[in-house]
Amino acid sequence: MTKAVGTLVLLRHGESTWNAENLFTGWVDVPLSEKGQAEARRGGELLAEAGLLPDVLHTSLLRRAISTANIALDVADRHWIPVRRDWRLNERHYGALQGKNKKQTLEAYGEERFMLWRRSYDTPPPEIEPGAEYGQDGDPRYAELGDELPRTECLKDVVARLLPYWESSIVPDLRAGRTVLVAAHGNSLRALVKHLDGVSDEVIAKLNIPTGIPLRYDLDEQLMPVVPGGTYLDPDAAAEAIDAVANQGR
Ligand SMILES: O=C(O)[C@@H](CO)OP(=O)(O)O
Repeated sequence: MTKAVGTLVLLRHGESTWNAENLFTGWVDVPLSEKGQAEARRGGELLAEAGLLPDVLHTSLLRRAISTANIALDVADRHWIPVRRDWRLNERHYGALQGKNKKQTLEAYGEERFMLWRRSYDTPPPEIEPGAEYGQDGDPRYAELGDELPRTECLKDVVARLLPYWESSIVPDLRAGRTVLVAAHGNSLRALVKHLDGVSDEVIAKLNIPTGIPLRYDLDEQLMPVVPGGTYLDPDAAAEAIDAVANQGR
């Protein structure tokens, strides 16, 4: 018989100001919009209503994920739990597209190239130039990365840089029976879901994660999801929000 380990809860940050402006964001450290803050509060309410109270938090190094977790945990009265943060949970680096408008990019390059850059598994956008306005050169939080600082990433690159953190830091918390909240981003969470559910390279292109709605995964002893795809704490809101993400740029 398989024995359940701790519970994993994935939370994509609430709407950011750049989500609202329809700009490619990636590693640019933009804040939550007011709507995003409200989504984070709702996320916290959903956690509390479900009695799904995190014991530990893992976040990226970006304030939209950090603020979302802080707000949600405050609402759920779990603001005091231990926290670890790591660049490996960051959003996919969007290369030279960072700061560009999605609609204008779609119009300039066409549907096929736009979707290849947004959702193909292994085609990264063009690299960002050294010293570019929306690059991360010289950002102290990435100092230890040195030459490893990404200049662009495809989802395959995100899977490769995320899995070492999953194995070394998140899995031990799950094996200890903890309820683990991972507050991160659309594409870093798509990378994690791909790994957990064994989603193919083709199918992951069509999988989108909504902002601010906790996604619960109960895992068995082999860390396989008991319910494939997990369970959104508000499935109706999730379905609507997933369509909105898929249609960005239009
Ligand atoms: O801009 C980004 O960083 C991401 C997430 O907001 O966008 P997309 O959904 O187009 O990958």
